Amino acid sequence: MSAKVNDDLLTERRKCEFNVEELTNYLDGGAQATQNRRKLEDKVLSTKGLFDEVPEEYLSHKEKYENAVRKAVVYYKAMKEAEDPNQTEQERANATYRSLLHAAVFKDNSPFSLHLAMFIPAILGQADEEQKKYWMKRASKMEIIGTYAQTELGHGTFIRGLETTATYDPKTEEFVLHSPTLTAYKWWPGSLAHTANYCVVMAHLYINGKSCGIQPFIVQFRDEETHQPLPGIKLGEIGAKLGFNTVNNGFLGFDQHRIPRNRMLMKNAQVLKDGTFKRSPNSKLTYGTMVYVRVVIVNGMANQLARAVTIAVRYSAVRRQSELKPDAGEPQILDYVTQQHKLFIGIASSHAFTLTAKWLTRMYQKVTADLEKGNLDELPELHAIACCLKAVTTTDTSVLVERSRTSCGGHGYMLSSNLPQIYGLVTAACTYEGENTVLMLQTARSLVKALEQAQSGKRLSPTMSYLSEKVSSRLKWDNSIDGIVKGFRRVAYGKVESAMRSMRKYVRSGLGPEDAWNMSSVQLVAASEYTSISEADIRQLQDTYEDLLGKIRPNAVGLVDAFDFRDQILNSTLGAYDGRVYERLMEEALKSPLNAEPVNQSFHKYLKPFMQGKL
Ligand SMILES: CCCCCCCCCCCCCCCCCCCCC/C=C/C(=O)SCCNC(=O)CCNC(=O)[C@H](O)C(C)(C)COP(=O)(O)OP(=O)(O)OC[C@H]1O[C@@H](n2cnc3c(N)ncnc32)[C@H](O)[C@@H]1OP(=O)(O)O
Ligand SMILES: Cc1cc2nc3c(=O)[nH]c(=O)nc-3n(C[C@H](O)[C@H](O)[C@H](O)COP(=O)(O)OP(=O)(O)OC[C@H]3O[C@@H](n4cnc5c(N)ncnc54)[C@H](O)[C@@H]3O)c2cc1C
Repeated sequence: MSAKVNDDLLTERRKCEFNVEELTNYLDGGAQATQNRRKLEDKVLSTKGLFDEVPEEYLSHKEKYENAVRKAVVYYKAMKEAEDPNQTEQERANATYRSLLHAAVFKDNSPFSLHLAMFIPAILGQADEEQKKYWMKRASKMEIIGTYAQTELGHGTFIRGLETTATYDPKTEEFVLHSPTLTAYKWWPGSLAHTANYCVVMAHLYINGKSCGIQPFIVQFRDEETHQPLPGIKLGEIGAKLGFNTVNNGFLGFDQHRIPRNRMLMKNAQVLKDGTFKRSPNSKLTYGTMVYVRVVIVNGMANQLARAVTIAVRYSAVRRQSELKPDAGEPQILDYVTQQHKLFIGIASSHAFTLTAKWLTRMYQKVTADLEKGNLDELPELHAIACCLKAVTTTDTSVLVERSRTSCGGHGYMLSSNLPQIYGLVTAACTYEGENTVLMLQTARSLVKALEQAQSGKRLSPTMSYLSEKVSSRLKWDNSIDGIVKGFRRVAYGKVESAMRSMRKYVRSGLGPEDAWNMSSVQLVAASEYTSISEADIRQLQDTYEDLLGKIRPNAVGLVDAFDFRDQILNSTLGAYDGRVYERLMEEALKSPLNAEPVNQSFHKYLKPFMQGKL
């Protein structure tokens, strides 16, 4: 018999003014997609051995990792077995696009995530046809487990500064990989420490003493039978982190490690047997895997934010606290407008990021198809947009997930709420795949170039077209959606123009272009990430906004129910569908090993002698 649903949640669900299932179907891409997703989740989550007897918070660092590997094997097999052979690739992608299935199994991410998220995409994007055929067969069947090893102890952002060398030896037709310094050690790659046995290494290629830039190499670093590190390879784990503690991030050093010539991934640039180097049509094609993951991250943020606001909104409907009016009893905290302000932006932002992710994915697919035909025209714009959207969605999601946590008071600080772990997952994305400030400056670089082109009368791409709108500075906007968008475009234009004016002022004062850029970089980041609007309109918009909060209030629980996260995926004492928050908090507390006995051994060993003055 299922547990009784909290009365307040029942009331909330009765109050909802729209059809929740319809919104779920819309988010999934149709009723069939919802059915497929639910069927997949039912199948996988009914697999034995997927869940923890002891909450992993109570395991040691080493036990957490070993337990995660155990679950990763079970999970991967269950996902493979659950695949519906009659489904198209697209239907399969839709079924997983919105599903956070892995989150039901891994609170702190999987030791296999880099294999799926970067090693396979790197092969698909960087290997030539023959290499792709061979390595995809092995990687997709999990005969090998890989990662993506680019960042080094001394360099993460500045790829051209990477120190790992790959020196071509034409006599043996091999590359010699070497880490000349400690700072050249690969440092951070997920799964690298003890899980993976192959990786795509980004290294500085030298032929006959000449630099040929950063190139991708597929490198085996552990024996496939014994899993022992190969000769010339130094390996280890980088230690405990804020989150991602079951991802097994590691370090790897090369000592004159030799690999055959065909291990350089040669889709874009090639090295012939005699050492002839055939340059890539664009050296930045080597950075293609990162562009792909930045696109994936935008959708990932939408889903993680939806998960956090689901937990916080349901909890806010159940939690009653304080007094809004004398003698009226304690209200649901969701009735406080400040609580609505904290949470409803998160609901809206998740939907906005989902729609943005769909748009960006379509743009990525189009540009990638063009690249296959040798058309690189739209690659710079894709790079600029992917940088901006990855940076903005990860920054906003981190802020909104943290706000969801703090809106739940002390219980939001409990690991059993799962909000701290979700924060740990999303805030990492502000750093990985390109640190956000650096990416915003990449976008700013494109905006400044576009404004210069607009000022010289050139046509701009659709996403940059606002820089060529001759809009009067006295633009009056109303509070219609169109008016607000016009306002934002006007201010965004002003931000770019102001940053550019600032740079020109520094150059006129005698600074070089690089110093002028650096001095203007705060404005440049602002031009890429946000816009603000003038005082007079704030008041009007504020009234509209507060009115909107009231309209959303009766539908808040319905809106988060529509994300359709089952309890195992929320993995939260505060966010379960039935709202039995207090019972669940107590159930989880009793799982603490400290509750196994009323008096802990430290009393007899330390406390008692201490309190009796004997220590
Ligand atoms: C599948 C299961 C997964 C489960 C995961 C669950 C986790 C839950 C988390 C929440 C959900 C998220 C879901 C996502 C899933 C993925 C998980 C991944 C886990 C983490 C993995 C992390 C991996 C990494 O971090 S890999 C390393 C990333 N590193 C970087 O990004 C480095 C950043 N630096 C750079 O990109 C470059 O150094 C740059 C661009 C800053 C400068 O490059 P440069 O060579 O020095 O160029 P420059 O001289 O400045 O000239 C710029 C010039 O070049 C053009 N350009 C630059 N880059 C590109 C590009 N990529 N493409 C095209 N063009 C490019 C630029 O436009 C300029 O052109 P011009 O102005 O014309 O000169
Ligand atoms: C959880 C996690 C997982 C990761 N997984 C992987 C992985 O699997 N594979 C991999 O290769 N890497 C991985 N990374 C590494 C990640 O890609 C790097 O941390 C990231 O690229 C930032 O580089 P960095 O750490 O060297 O920071 P730095 O580049 O040293 O940045 C430090 C500070 O300097 C500033 N800065 C740097 N350059 C500039 C500039 N040009 N202009 C203005 N400011 C600048 C930055 O804004 C930042 O504030 C992971 C990182 C994390 C946190």
